[in-house]
Amino acid sequence: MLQFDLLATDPASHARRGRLTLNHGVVQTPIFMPVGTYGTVKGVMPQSLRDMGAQIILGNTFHLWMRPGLDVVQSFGGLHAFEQWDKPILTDSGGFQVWSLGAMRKITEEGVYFQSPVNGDKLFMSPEVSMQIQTTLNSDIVMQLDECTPYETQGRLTTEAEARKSMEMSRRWALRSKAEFERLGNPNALFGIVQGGMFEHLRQESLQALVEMDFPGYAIGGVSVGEPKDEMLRIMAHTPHRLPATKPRYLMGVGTPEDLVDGVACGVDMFDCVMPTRNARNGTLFTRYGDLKIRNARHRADHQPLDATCTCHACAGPQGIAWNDGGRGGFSRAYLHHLERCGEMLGPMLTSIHNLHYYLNLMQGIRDALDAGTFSQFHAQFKADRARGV
Ligand SMILES: Nc1nc2c(CCNCC3CCCCC3)c3[nH]c(NCCc4ccccc4)nc3cc2c(=O)[nH]1
Ligand SMILES: [Zn+2]
Repeated sequence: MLQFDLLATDPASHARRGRLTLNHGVVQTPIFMPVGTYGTVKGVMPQSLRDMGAQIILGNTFHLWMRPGLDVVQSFGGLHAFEQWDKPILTDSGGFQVWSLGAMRKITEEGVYFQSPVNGDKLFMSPEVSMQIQTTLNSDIVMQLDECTPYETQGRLTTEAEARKSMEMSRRWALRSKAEFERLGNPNALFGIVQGGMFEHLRQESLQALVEMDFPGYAIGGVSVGEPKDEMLRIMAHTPHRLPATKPRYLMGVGTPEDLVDGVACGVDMFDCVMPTRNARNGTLFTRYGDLKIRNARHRADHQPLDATCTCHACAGPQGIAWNDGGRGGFSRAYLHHLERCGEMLGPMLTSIHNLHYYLNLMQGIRDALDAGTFSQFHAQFKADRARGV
C-alpha cells in the first residue's frame, strides 16, 4: 500500500513537501535513502541510522539473492526481520546491479542471463523473477525490472535509435513487472522507471506510457551513468515535474549534496546514492562549508570537529551539542586523521556516520524550509556556504 500526500509546494520552483505512508511506516519527503548493500549500511548500526533520522533504507535485491539466498531471508519473513530494520525499505529490481557487472551478461527480450559473481553459477533475471525476489524480501517499495540505458558504450555515445530500443524494452518489462506483481498479490508498492537516455522526447514517451499504466510512484533511471553533469541536470530539469504531481518521484543514484538540492527544486521527492558512505570510506567528508579530505596532513593536529555546526555523534558526541554551540563531546579532525592514517576500523565508522548525518540533516533542512516557505533562500544560502571552503 502507498499513500502520498502533498503538504506544500514552493511558488518559485517545482519543489514540494510531501508525506509517504507505506506498510512499515510514514516517510516525510523530500528524503535521502541510505543504501544498504549486503543488508546493512556498511559500518553503521541500525540504531545509529534511527538516531540520525533515517526513515527508509535501500535493500539490495541482487546481492541478497546471491547471498545469503532467498531461502534464508524467507525464513525471517522478509528483509525487515533479517536485518532488524522495522521502518520502510525500498529495493531496486537488480537490473542495474547486473548491468554494472559488465561483460558477464546477455540481455534478451525474455530477461538477462549472467554469471553469479559469487560462485560463477549461470543465472537468469526477468521481470517475473525480479518481482518474485522482491516479494520474498517484502520491501515496501519495489522497482520494476528495467534496462538502465548506458550513456556510452566503448567510448561511443548511445544513439537515439539505441536509446529508443532500450526504453521500449523497459516499457514492455514495466508491463510484465506489473502483471507479475499483481499475480503474486504483493501488498506493497511497485514503481515504474522512466528511461530514454539523454533524449527529452524519448523521456516524454517513456513517462507517458508509464503514467498510462498507473503506477503508485515513478523513478527516473538512466542518469548518473557517466554523463557530463550538465546532461544530467538537463534531464533532471526536463522529466521529474512532468510526472504526476500526486505521486512520488524518485531520482535513482543521485547524487552530490548540490544534486539533491537542485533535484528538489526540479520536483524530485526521493534520492539514493552510495556517495555519502563510499566517500566516507575513502576519507572525503561533506561539511557545510565544502568537502574535507581527512587524510590531508593539514588536519594532523587540528582540534576542531569535521564540521563545527554538525550535531552528529562524530562531531558532537553523545550529547549532540555542536562545537559552535559550545559542545566539546565530539572527535577532533586530528583524531580522525590519525584513525584514517592507521587504517583503524573506527575511522570509516565515524566518517560514515558523519556523511550520512550530513545528507539526512540537509534533507531535514530542505523539509523545514519548504514548511516555512523559505526554500529559495535555503537554496541560495546552501550554495554560498558550500562555496566558502573548509
Ligand atoms: N533500476 C535502476 N537502478 C538504477 C540505479 C541504482 C540505484 N541505486 C540502487 C542501490 C540498491 C542497493 C545497492 C546500491 C545501489 C542507478 N544508480 C545510478 N548511479 C549511481 C552512480 C554512482 C554515484 C556515486 C557513486 C557510485 C555510483 N544510476 C542509476 C540508474 C538506475 C536505473 O536506470 N535503473
Ligand atoms: Zn558530523
